[in-house]
Amino acid sequence: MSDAAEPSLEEIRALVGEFPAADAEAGEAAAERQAQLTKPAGSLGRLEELALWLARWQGRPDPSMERPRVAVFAGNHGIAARGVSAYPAEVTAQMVANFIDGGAAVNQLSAWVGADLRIYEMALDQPTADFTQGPAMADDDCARAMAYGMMSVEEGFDAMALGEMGIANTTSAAALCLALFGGEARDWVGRGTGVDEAGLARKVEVVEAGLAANPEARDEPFEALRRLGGYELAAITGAVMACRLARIPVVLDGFTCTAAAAVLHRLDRHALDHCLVAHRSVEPGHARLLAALGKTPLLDLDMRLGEASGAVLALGLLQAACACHNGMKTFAEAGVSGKD
Ligand SMILES: Cc1cc2ncn([C@H]3O[C@H](COP(=O)(O)O)[C@@H](O)[C@H]3O)c2cc1C
Ligand SMILES: O=C(O)c1cccnc1
Repeated sequence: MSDAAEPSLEEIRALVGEFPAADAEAGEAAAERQAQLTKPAGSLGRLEELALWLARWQGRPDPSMERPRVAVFAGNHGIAARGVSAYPAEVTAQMVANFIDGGAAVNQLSAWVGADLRIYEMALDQPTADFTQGPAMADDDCARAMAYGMMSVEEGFDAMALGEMGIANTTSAAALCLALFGGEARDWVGRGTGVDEAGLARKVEVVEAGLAANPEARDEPFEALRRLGGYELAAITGAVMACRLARIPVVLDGFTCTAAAAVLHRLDRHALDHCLVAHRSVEPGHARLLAALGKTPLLDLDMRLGEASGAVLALGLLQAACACHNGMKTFAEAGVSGKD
């Protein structure tokens, strides 16, 4: 029997079967209010959808975005030694120090939306194993990383923006997507932090070698995560799960973060109904991944940073959606004539 404090991968996987549905009643009440607000029906476009989506997952007709949370998970990757990033592996820990010091993009964006930013550093001095040689993580290490991500989710906030920091993790995300959704390595690989042509070719080779060394990754989504993912990716998968269990709406960031969440979509195609994708990353695999998930991103700003930057921007849009939904007057309240 496993230690109660340390669930096994199987025990974590079983939680997917317990995912609650959204609160349809709260959604209907919100839709009823929205139909009465002083605007032509549908004229706020996706802001209207966002307000209803928040209402359904928060289980209240008047959705709130007063207390947004941002969680950035950081981990190191064995494959960083294979020349797949434009930057050295030590940048992961250096950027974590920068996050704590308030000097990164995600700090400025979080302050701008008034979000509570939390940084979760995951054994940065112990990178995952090089997945071209075998599994990136042992079963219990992957389970522990997922549980760590789950534990980052407490009650007391309105929505969760997720992101990552980990040099070489766009290669890990590409390998994960190849295992989950098929195709060719080159379909999922991009320039990440800005590798040149030779770097791009190395990324394709590393992804192909990763799948060759881990054929079992294609058999089961959690195996794909364990064999080709990383600690910060497993933590994101866990955080997405815990948010679903608590019915907390989630905003996913770019390619890497979406890839970590996609593991759950392969287990249950409704598993990410409580998630929206903030933006379309420049990383070319992201558009393909979004198509596979059936998700339309909110923004397309040519961003390719990671560290939850796009997700935090989208929190601002959720706040705007709530402000309109809760603050606007109805036609009756404002004395505005309705449709002829
Ligand atoms: C200074 C700096 C800040 C970052 N913030 C996020 N990333 C992003 O880049 C990394 C992934 O790209 P690749 O796979 O090419 O290494 C991740 O750490 C990601 O979050 C950064 C990268 C750098 C260099
Ligand atoms: O889209 C992403 O997640 C991304 C792209 C480049 C570098 N880091 C992350």
